[in-house]
Amino acid sequence: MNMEKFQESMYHLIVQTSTNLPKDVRRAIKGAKQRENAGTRSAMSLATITNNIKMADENVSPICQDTGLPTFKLKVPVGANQLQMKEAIKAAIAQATKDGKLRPNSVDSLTGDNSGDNLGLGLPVIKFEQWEKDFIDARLILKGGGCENKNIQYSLPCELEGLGRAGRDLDGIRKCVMHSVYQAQGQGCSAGFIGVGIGGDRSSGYDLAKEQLFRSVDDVNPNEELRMLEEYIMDNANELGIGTMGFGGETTLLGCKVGVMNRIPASFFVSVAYNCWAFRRLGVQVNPETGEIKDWLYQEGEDIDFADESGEGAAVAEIAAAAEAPISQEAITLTAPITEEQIRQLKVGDVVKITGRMYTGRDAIHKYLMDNDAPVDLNGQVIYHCGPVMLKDEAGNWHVKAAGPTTSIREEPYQGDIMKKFGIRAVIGKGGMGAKTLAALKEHGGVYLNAIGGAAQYYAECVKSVDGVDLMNFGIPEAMWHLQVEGFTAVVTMDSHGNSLHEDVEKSSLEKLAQFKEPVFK
Ligand SMILES: O=C(O)C[C@H](O)C(=O)O
Ligand code: SF4
Repeated sequence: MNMEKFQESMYHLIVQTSTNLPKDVRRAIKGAKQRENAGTRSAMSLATITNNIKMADENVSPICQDTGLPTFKLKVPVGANQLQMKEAIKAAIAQATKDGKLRPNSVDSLTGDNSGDNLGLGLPVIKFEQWEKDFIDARLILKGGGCENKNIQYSLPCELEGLGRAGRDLDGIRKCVMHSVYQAQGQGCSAGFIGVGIGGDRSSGYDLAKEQLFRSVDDVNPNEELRMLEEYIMDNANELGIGTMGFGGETTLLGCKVGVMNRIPASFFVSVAYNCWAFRRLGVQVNPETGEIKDWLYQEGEDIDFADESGEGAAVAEIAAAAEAPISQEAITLTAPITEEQIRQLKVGDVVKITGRMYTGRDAIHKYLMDNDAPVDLNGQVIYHCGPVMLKDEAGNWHVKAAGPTTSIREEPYQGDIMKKFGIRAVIGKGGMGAKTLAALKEHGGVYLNAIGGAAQYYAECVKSVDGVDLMNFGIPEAMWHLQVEGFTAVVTMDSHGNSLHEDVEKSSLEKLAQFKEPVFK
């Protein structure tokens, strides 16, 4: 095989997967948008999401800044050289990283060092299978960390919150799958897609679940029982009312695919792989002689570019509508340093627009700030839970290529203490935070702002300049970037008066979950 061409083909596959959402996924998102009532927070989020998908197309830039853990699945004719293909894929990954199409995401688990090129022990994941056909089928999924953290595995029988006993039968499986959607809340950037694996052991069960994510969103399960289960879940999971980003709403789930394998008598696992709306998986058929792409997978049907429905103006107008404010009413502008009085005036549902300075800070920074001084004065400042994709130009200046929020709940052990210690007034992230942070917001006078997860192009455009960076030793995603932003829009979802939209949605969705307690499949 022409390995140079094959490498080029793999590079195309990587770039397209990161920047161009497949058509089957677009159709599902379009459907969700049509179901959502205008003026709701979910409709607003979906407008931002579709706008972001369009921007990623146009900019050929990552849909979401978390370009995930690249996982390749290849089916190859007998005799194709897998060792050479592996090397070509690695080279293509390194090149795509250098070009800003992938975030450097490969971190040494012991030292925390970022390899900078997405290579390293065990990464990328590449799985080969041989087959009798005369072409190569190469598929790639870029599954981000926030949704990966919401995967869940059940060992039957078990007791489930809201649903009671889940036994070793189809109805027990049904309960586990319903529960998996509930427990994810908005944190995996709902509305999501789930792959379910029934049976196997802990590792093959998860593999089977992830395998389901390679099925087309609109296929029909050939197994009648599983088809019924998939249909049931799609019909009922949306009743949970978690909605886009956990803001409440009509669509919580965009796809559900279930696979089954045998198990051993003592084990009965139900494994669920949760994927965010930014469901980045594509595939190509490659000619094994020339190494060239013959065809793209998942791309049947009409183009859906959302061009007719989203523009920046539309999304912002809908944000205002979502907050039940008259469209003409301006969102509240915040510029750091922010005073306690300004914060105390904000309440859940308010829309704010930030202009001026904000600092990124995520996992490594929060841990660091617990025991160290901050590299900058954070009094009255805004912290953005974000690990951006950054590129340096020839003059040595940094540019933001993608910059959406990360899941805030990981900072729950630190957030309140850090806000008080440094006088931070606002944190921006997604998915919400817990009781400890809520109490600290009240005591100290702070606010939690929810940005739209995955909308990395939309937010990158709000960043007007990168004015500096600290703690680069933590690597690009984890460093503290000094950003100058304009019109950065987010919704207050936790205020300084003890109110939390996340707490409310969690409570109401648990009540709704309990309505699915009675047996359905006998
Ligand atoms: O790492 C990130 O940037 C985000 C992550 O995928 C998340 O959803 O929290
Ligand atoms: S930020 Fe959201 S959209 Fe992006 S990878 Fe994480 S879960 Fe997916």
